[in-house]
Amino acid sequence: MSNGTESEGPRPNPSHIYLSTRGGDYGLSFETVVLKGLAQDGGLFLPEEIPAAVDWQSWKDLSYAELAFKILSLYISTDEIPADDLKAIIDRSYSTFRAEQVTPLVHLKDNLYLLELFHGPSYSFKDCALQFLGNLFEYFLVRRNQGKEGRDRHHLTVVGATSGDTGSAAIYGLRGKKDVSVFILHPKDRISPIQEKQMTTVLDGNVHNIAVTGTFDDCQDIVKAMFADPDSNRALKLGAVNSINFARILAQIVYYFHSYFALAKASSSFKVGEKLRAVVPTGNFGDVLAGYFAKRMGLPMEKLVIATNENDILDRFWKSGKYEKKAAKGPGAENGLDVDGAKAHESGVRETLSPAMDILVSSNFERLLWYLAYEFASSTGMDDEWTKKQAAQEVAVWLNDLKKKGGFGPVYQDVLESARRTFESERVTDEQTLQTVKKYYNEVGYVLDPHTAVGVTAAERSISRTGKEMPHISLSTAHPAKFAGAVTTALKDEKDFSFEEKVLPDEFVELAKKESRLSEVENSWEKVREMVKQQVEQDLGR
Ligand SMILES: Cc1ncc(COP(=O)(O)O)c(C=O)c1O
Ligand SMILES: N[C@@H](CCOP(=O)(O)O)C(=O)O
Repeated sequence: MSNGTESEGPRPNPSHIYLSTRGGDYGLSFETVVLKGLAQDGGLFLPEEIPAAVDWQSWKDLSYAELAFKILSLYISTDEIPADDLKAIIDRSYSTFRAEQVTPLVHLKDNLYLLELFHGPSYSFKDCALQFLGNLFEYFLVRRNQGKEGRDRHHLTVVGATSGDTGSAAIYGLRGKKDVSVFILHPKDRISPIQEKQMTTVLDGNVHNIAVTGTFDDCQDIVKAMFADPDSNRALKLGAVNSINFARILAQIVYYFHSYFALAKASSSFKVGEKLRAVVPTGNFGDVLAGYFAKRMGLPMEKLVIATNENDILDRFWKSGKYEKKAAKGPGAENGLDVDGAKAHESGVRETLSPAMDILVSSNFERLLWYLAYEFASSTGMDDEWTKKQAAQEVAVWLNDLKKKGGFGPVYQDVLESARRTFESERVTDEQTLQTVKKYYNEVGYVLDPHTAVGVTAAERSISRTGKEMPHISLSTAHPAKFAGAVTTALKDEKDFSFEEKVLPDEFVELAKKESRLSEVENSWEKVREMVKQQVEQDLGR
């Protein structure tokens, strides 16, 4: 393949080089992929081949950082990052976590376990990847800028969209870093008060928060429009912190392996080599996609269960094979309410009690579509080069239909069946979320955050299908203190419950007293671009 190929000479390891899902790039280096974030053709980057974790069973006693090194080394050539440097980046990234195990596994009941991913600086699962990505950016920039001064230095302009959690994790990963300006767009008044405080009280000169009058999808569209604009890219050297950046997915693969081994240690009935199910509260499809990579690498996962809230585009895909932004309208729709009475934004996004998952279009789904299209095309028996091009063409058509017609599908039956072989999906309402928070508080004394409760509800349904013998690991994606409103609504009638005493970390109490800085802008990518350009000029002059 020639298009955009960087390498010359003998073909490198195909797991160390990257392509775009829409066919515009092949053979890119890991550094290019990390610094560019999104491909020029609008596609997402993927390794040309998913590596097999051949000796994964021998990793069972490794620490989190050692395991991360084993896994990341399979995707990054030592020509790009020498082993000692990669180890140092990893050690730095996980030394900021409050838990010794980094992502501890907690037994909830029977064969149901919770993977706590919220022990990093910003109290959500995003820290597991964004501490690493922040250090990775720094590593590449120091190397690129050696001996350079002033405007000759590569100054990275990170522009990210958040529904509340990516923003604070990215800011904590990048605050004060040299040669980086960070702009985080969030939907105005649609994130929790703590999430807003976490982001806006970071007053480092290189950090800029922008509230957009719109939804998370609008923020994500603005980010993608800026990446697609060659002038912005050239002038600003844009960088991505959202899970469109493949480094995010890569770092998230690690905890699937880590929790698998933790389960083998915690449960006398589960042995390394046996199968389990992972259940993942899902919005942008990044976290569950990391699970898909772990499975493809060889980790024995029987199924991955996607848990959506009432923003259920993914659940509808798994049920019907159609990927459509708008669900069928119901009787309440004309009053500003949606089919079953929930509040719907005019764009079709519902406001739910798990707001970080109030996402209509899941960007990483495109990556799975590429694999599904690749598998379908490979049944023709043609060579790998043709098959990859065919997959990219199919993805481009689907994504074009999504943009122009608001959806695509039904996809071919073989494609849907292939998706169903690996994944199951569940849709969880707000009412069910509240019931689950209440139930686990009463039965086992554990306070779930609403996103985690969406996952646990889906896990219970999955267990009712598989039977209790199948171990389930349900991912806990945020600390409950980030979502005081939902947790308090669920537990307000419980006699011994006090949010302040049982949930709230001291750190969050302090946040409320701190000074904030925030700009506002209307939903227009050109306006955001102008704001970013002006601010970067100021950052560069500092
Ligand atoms: C707390 C929480 N849970 C779940 C999700 C969904 O994860 P993903 O977007 O990777 O599907 C998000 C955000 O995306 C989140 O912030
Ligand atoms: N829930 C996320 C939305 C952005 O997702 P990302 O994983 O693509 O960064 C958030 O909290 O911001």
